[in-house]
Amino acid sequence: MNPACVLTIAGTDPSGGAGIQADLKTFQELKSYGMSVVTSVVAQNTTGVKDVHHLPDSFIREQLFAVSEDMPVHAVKTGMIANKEMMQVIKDWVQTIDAPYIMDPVMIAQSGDPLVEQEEQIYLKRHLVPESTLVTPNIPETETLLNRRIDHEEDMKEAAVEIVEQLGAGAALVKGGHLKGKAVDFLYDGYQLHSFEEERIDSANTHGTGCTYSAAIAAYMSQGYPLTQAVEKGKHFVTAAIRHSFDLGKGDGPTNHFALRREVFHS
Ligand SMILES: Nc1ncnc2c1ncn2[C@@H]1O[C@H](COP(=O)(O)OP(=O)(O)O)[C@@H](O)[C@H]1O
Ligand SMILES: Cc1ncc(COP(=O)(O)OP(=O)(O)O)c(N)n1
Repeated sequence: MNPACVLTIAGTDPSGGAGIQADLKTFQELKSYGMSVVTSVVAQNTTGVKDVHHLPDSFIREQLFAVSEDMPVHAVKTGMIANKEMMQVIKDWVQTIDAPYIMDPVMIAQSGDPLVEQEEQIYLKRHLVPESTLVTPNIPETETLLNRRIDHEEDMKEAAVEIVEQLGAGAALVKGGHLKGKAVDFLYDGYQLHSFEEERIDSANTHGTGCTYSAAIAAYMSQGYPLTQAVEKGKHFVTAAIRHSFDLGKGDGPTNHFALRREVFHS
């Protein structure tokens, strides 16, 4: 039997913790067939971003159609999309496919380095967010999307509703990793608010958590899981990946994509 096929459209992380590398590891681990379109080649590691090389938008278009004219796409996720030209190409392509679109609105790396300039962030909000089945902002990204501060859980809930009702996303998952206390995320699916809560793990090794989480949701959706269940299972996957994260590199280390396997084997 053929596997479920899932595509990531994102930038690279040669140190393997975030970006396309994290997405593909997640897809593989969750047993979906992973495919990738590179938007930007990023010289980065656990300490930060050194340099970036953006691919021309015409070449991103070529990669997208090379995949979709030949392969099934059962779900797609996007990560780093650095400029308007790329965003337009991706928007046009997304409109040609019939599959859930999970958008991680990547703006800033954990190191604080910007991955998408401010003017382009506004374009993303106006043109790509309305195409998404689900958008997965962290707290700073939610603040940028809504142009106001998000300080506590009530703000997160309101924000999730607003991202759907005012910005036009199909659903919004506002992630609470950047707040204090429990690690709580809120999903608004257009009808209901759902919360997903886990203990906060005392670890600085959280490089690539957002990429891994959205990739896991995309993998589960490619296999036909409904949105809420895909988020619940994705949260379980990312929490295990943080709990068993690796103390690698001189900065904030990467998460462990084998973790769920390990928890299953050791339980
Ligand atoms: N220290 C932590 N312990 C447990 N879960 C965490 C921790 N940090 C982040 N998370 C969870 O990891 C996921 C990614 O969150 P977040 O850090 O907000 O996004 P991003 O990686 O995009 O900045 C969320 O489910 C969040 O609740
Ligand atoms: C190429 C690339 N894409 C995205 C990120 C940001 O990753 P994210 O999962 O949000 O994790 P943090 O780096 O914020 O922990 C990246 N660094 N590089």
